[in-house]
Amino acid sequence: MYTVIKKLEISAAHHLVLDYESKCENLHGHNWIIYVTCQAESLDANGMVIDFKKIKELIHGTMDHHNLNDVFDFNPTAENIAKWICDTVPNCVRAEVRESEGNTAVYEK
Ligand SMILES: Nc1nc2c(c(=O)[nH]1)N=C([C@H](O)[C@H](O)COP(=O)(O)OP(=O)(O)OP(=O)(O)O)CN2
Ligand SMILES: [Zn+2]
Repeated sequence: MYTVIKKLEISAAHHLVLDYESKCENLHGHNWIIYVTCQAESLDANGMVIDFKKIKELIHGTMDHHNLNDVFDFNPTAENIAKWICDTVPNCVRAEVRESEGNTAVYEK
């Protein structure tokens, strides 16, 4: 099995829609650190699981310097973003989304 891991650094804003009172309901930003893991049993014609540039294009291109509430049709929690990444990037098996040093969500297929 081949594995590639891409690290992305993204600046983006969001607010959360919650059923309890929280400061996170107010628009605020994070410098998100995201690790995307892709796997394949065999490599493509270019000798890759997936081009690192393609991963960046799909995730960074969609999220960086955006208000995530405008970009996504779901509540942009770290968990939901991790799931979206796994569903969006070909061969993705794991996405780790870090809002800050202490707050990380992981989705694994
Ligand atoms: N399970 C989740 N919990 C929370 C999420 C999330 O995506 N998944 N997101 C948030 C907010 O985005 C919020 O911005 C996090 O705020 P932050 O101040 O960084 O976190 P803490 O309140 O834990 O404060 P620290 O001082 O950093 O511990 C909230 N929860
Ligand atoms: Zn936040």
